[in-house]
Amino acid sequence: MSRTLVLVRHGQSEWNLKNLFTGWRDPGLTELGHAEAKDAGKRLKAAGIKFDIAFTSLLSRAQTTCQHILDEVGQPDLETIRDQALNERDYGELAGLNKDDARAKWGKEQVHIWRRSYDVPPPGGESLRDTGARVWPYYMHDVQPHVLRGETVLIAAHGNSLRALIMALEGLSGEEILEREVGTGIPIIYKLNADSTIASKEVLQG
Ligand SMILES: O=C(O)[C@H](O)COP(=O)(O)O
Repeated sequence: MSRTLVLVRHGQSEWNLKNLFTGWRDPGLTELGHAEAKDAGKRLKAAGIKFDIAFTSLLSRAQTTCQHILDEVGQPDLETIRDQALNERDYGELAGLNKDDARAKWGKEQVHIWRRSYDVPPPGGESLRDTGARVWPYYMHDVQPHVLRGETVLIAAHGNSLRALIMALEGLSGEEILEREVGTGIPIIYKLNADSTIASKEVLQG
């Protein structure tokens, strides 16, 4: 029984490069981002992974990353479900702003709280808790049944939607998840037990 869940954060986006808050805005990948996504696929191929189904968000940086991975593992036409529930955390009024400009306007500490606290949302946006409140039910209802059926499942998504998912999967506290950064294009492979607890976790670093 495979019961394998692979999480990959999209490769570097144009706005990651420009140091802009992104959230639900939809910039594409940079050249490096495309390369990171392809690399993730190559590493998964080298690890012998074949997927049964893929899930991604409605945002193009995650969708392109997903497609690069599927191309690299030789499954370009695999069934892929796209859902808004996997979108990045909504950054509200911060979306499109330069992170340094935001620090100059609101202060370093306030911006850090908006970026890395668990339950303080940025103006008009979502906290990590809010993001988890849509990611986790979606995972439980739409994704986990595939994994528990013994399938190998890919989720290509975003830094904060994946952090929210990892928090719930690993049973981390709000404080513990704040320490976790999810690297772009670095696959995290979980094997689950039949009772949905984690049997193993492997991070495919470059
Ligand atoms: O939405 C964004 O700007 C990034 O994907 C994540 O931003 P963060 O590092 O500020 O959480």
